Amino acid sequence: MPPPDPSLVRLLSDWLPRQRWFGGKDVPIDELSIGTATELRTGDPALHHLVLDVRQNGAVDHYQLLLGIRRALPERLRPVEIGRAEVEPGLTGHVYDAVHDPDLTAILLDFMADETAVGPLQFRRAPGTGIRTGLEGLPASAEQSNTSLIFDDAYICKLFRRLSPGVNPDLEVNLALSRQGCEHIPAVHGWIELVPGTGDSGEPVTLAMLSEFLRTGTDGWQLALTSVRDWFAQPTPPGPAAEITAGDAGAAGGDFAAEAERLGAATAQVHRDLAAAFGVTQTPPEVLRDIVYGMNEQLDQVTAAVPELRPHAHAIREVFDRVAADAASLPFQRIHGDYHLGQAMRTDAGWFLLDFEGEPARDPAARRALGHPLRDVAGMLRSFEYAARFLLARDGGLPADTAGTLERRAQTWAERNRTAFCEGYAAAGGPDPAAHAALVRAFELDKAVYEVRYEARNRPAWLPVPLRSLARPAG
Ligand SMILES: Nc1ncnc2c1ncn2[C@@H]1O[C@H](COP(=O)(O)OP(=O)(O)O)[C@@H](O)[C@H]1O
Ligand SMILES: O=P(O)(O)O[C@H]1O[C@H](CO)[C@@H](O[C@H]2O[C@H](CO)[C@@H](O)[C@H](O)[C@H]2O)[C@H](O)[C@H]1O
Repeated sequence: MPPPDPSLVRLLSDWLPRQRWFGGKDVPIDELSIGTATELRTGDPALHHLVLDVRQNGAVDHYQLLLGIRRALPERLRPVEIGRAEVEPGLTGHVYDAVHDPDLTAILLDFMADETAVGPLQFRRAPGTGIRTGLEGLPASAEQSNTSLIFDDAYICKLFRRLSPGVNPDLEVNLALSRQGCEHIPAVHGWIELVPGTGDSGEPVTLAMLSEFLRTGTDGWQLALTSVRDWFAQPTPPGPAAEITAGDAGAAGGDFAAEAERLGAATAQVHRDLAAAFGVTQTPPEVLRDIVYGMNEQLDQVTAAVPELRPHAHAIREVFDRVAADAASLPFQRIHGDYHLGQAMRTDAGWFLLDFEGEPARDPAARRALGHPLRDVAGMLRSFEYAARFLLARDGGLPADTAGTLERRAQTWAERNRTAFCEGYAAAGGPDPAAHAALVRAFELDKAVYEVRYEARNRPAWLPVPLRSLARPAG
């Protein structure tokens, strides 16, 4: 690619903060430059891969972009135009976000199938797999922190937008689990990496991962919400109790407990495979004390930022401190790290787990850090609370005449599914959550504090969901 036209850099500086996946929206961009530019296709349309170096608050983040260039832009690509720039001396063209152009995204599959290398970009095919080519790839409609291209319901290619050094944990974990023969992850077919130049230290940086598309899959959050809606819509039975109970739930339409139990079992099997792939370390008690120290630190930060948390802070700290006082040696291993119902898909072949990147806001070392598997269990338990309560908390709550009944129903639904998940997890060989109740409770509260900050920043209308759970810190 010729030296970047300054007008292109200006266009990108204006366009980038408007992208859903751009992580630094709340801070002004001090400087944007093009770190690497690789021409993947010449001609019209042309395809360039760019890594943008974005300086904000003294730190530089790297984002990747597929840039399409056309002399004339078809109507269908107008909405994704970035602008007009001089792409070659004397030649001005339309530049646009090429993930929306199937003529160009098809090239990614071709190159992975052939294991092509172009400049610093290396396209890889996973050992022992084939890749079908000639498929149309368009972005999934889901709002996500990355961009996923779906190729004719055969593959899904996740482009990691913000790049971190080395192999991305999602690829690292999926490849390792595949080698263990894990049945609960989609097959990996290929990936794209950026090989650092001679003189640059470090491993190749993962740019994208190509996986089997789970065409019969529905995400766990949607399934759970459907069940909650059915549960809320049950008629009140006659009789002295005048309320449905957990005992009636098996007969209720859309009961989720059997699915929750199977999800628990799948989670334990994935934990077992993660332990086999990456090993288990018996940590001394100080490690748990350090973790509790981190929980208290997060609690201080979130309490300072979100005043609604203040009335609950003392009781939460007591739960954390009890765990620190009883700290014991524990087995730590690689875990999912950001586990909730939206990270699991139910298919005809059972539950599949997705997105092993860890919490996106954390640094790469923290995302790879070993943890206790019950932290993932606690994440999913929080998710059952969320599914049960989110319909109640929406739109400022419910009319007083139905609020009490639905509150009780929400609680029954959450209890039933949390218990089923834990039973499925323990029966499939995971550490029994019931035998580690204090630790699970502390992990849950820590996650709920994190959620308070997440909701205050991103979805203030949802803030009552985690706050309600924190009103009962002992569980
Ligand atoms: N292999 C797959 N098959 C079908 N859909 C998938 C697959 N992987 C991801 N998805 C869909 O894409 C969504 C986002 O995927 P995820 O890996 O969590 O991306 P992100 O890290 O950007 O949040 C998932 O919630 C799911 O709906
Ligand atoms: O974007 P990620 O999936 O990595 O995770 C972030 O966003 C999640 C919401 O999309 C958020 O999860 C919280 O809301 C879920 C319902 O939307 C609920 O099932 C989870 O239990 C709850 O934590 C997650 O915390 C955040 O990191």
